[in-house]
Amino acid sequence: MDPILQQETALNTIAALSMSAMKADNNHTAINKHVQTEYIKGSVDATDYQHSPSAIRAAFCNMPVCEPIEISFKDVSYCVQKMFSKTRKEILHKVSGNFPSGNLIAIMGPSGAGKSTLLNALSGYKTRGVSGAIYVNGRIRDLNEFKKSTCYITQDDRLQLLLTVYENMKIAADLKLGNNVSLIEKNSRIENILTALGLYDHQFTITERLSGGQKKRLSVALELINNPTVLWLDEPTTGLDSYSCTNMIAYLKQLAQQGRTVICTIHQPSAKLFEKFDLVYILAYGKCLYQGHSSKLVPFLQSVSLPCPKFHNPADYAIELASGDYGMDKVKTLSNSIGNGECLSWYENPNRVMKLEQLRQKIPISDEKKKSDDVSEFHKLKVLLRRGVIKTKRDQTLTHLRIIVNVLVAILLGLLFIGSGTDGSRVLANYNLMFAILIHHVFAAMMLTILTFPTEKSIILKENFNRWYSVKSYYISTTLIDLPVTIISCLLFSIIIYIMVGWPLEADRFSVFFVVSFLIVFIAQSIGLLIGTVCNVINGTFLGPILAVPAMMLAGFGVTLKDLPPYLYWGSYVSYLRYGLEGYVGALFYKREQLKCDVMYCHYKYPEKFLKDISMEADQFSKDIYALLFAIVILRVLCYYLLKWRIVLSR
Ligand SMILES: Nc1ncnc2c1ncn2[C@@H]1O[C@H](COP(=O)(O)OP(=O)(O)OP(=O)(O)O)[C@@H](O)[C@H]1O
Repeated sequence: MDPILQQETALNTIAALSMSAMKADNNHTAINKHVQTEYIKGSVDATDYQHSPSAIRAAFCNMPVCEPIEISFKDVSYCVQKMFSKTRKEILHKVSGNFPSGNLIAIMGPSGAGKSTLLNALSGYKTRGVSGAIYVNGRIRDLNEFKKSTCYITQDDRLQLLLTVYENMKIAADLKLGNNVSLIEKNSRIENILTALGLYDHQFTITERLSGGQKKRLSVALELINNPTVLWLDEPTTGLDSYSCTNMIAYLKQLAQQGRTVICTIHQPSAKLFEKFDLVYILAYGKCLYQGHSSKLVPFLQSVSLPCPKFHNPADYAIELASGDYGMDKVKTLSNSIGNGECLSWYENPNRVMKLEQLRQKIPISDEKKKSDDVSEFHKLKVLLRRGVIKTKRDQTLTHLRIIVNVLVAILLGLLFIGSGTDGSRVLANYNLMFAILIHHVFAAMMLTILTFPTEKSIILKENFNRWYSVKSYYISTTLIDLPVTIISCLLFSIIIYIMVGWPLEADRFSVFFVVSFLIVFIAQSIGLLIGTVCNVINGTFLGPILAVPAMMLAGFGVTLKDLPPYLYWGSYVSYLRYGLEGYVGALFYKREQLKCDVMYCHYKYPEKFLKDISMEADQFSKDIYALLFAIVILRVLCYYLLKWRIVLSR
């Protein structure tokens, strides 16, 4: 027989044997056999083979036992304001339900059914527009308190891509656990979690280079570090192959079996995945169509005279019914039969589902509120600065490219204007150069921020919701962390251009030139941050340059200050570029001696005459610097409040 064919037959035999073993064995053994099969087939990375349920169990055995949290909700609705209309759209229609602790719960339904909306409403990720009652252990949810025990894992992986897996875990541990937990304990938790989730052998891999499934696992791993009791996961299996999906659900199941409440949205699970869920909550058109154990879905459908066809995946059939494939009347029948989530008869043990009063009695308030948030914001700031330093060192765009671009542009401009700094016939050319420098500083700094900040913003939304840090700590760290690179790139630019153009080698003049350049860069970054906070990348890329144009025109370039129409003169005081240009002119032309003139006539041989012609008071540079500093303070404070407002608005 052909050796390749022979090998394939052997592998198929092993696969077939393992598949039959899976049917016979219990769930855990089945998963292990399945993993073995995949491993033999070679479709799995050898290092991934180690995630067995026992590894998952071991990972959390040394963590404090979770306080069980049961979530119930009644008549929950979610409304949004329609765009360009005063009417509101109801997305969830008074749904009820009960999510007991120690269960792996799937919120299922066709696309647009409202799964993510329900997950967001129950987790507190969205609060505006949510109505109805949400209970935690029988008491009305106190969101701040509740968030201490929960974590939310978004559908898209919002990770720090420039950090290694271990660095990401260490930063998460330092932010969430602070100094209350020893380094040994933190490292032990990290090691256990990474081993359990099959990431141990990838711990020194840069996150950017991980596969989709590994990134998803890392998203989960980061949130497990402080041992949350409730996990909310928005589509944790989307984009994963069947092997990774099985693994992901197996991890989640193990986490649930240790007493956690694990709730995830899922599109259309395979029959094998579907049976792993302890509780299934099916939604369609914002209404509940089924709530109960996965094994009881078929009897439920039978009971409402909608029997699942033989050899049909019940999950698929339920989704087909929910999508309205068999008629909208069926959707209504299902929703009415389950009381829009009020009926608990299809739970595995309906009698064990506790009433709100029973829950309140079982879990007293004092026990419930024992998790305290005692990591100081100062400590978090230090950790964020550490993270910022690592990122800055590795960031090819914000650090390396920025410095290189500054050096190259300085050389290019220097070559264009070489030796013109002392030439009486090239004073106007010097003025143009100053303007070119300003434009370079503004666009380079502003556009980089506009293009990169929106991605960072989505990470902040997740990390801030999961209580990693406050907006204030993040904001201070991001402001401080950028300073060294800004100073280095600006200093290199200033030195190169100053020497090449041949401006007077006097410390005072160079210092003012550099300080003005630095302040302009800082202002441009702040404007970029402001635009990036409010807009997405497309709108920001459009708005940024457009908003810079009036500032240029009102700075006294093109139209000199004395030619500005009186009704627009106020604009020159608002334009930060005016202060920049005035600062440059002052630094480079104020009290200069007569310039050399190698041609017959040099109109601006005496720089004072030039200053008079452009109506600039060149002895004002201290005022210019104060004006620029004032603009920075205003913009930075505004940015901070806008960022806070944006976060509140997104909830
Ligand atoms: N802010 C909003 N404004 C208008 N409509 C919205 C808004 N948010 C959600 N919707 C609508 O609500 C419905 C439910 O959205 P949701 O994202 O919860 O669906 P889903 O079941 O998670 O879908 P998918 O599986 O495709 O992610 C969709 O029709 C969506 O268009």
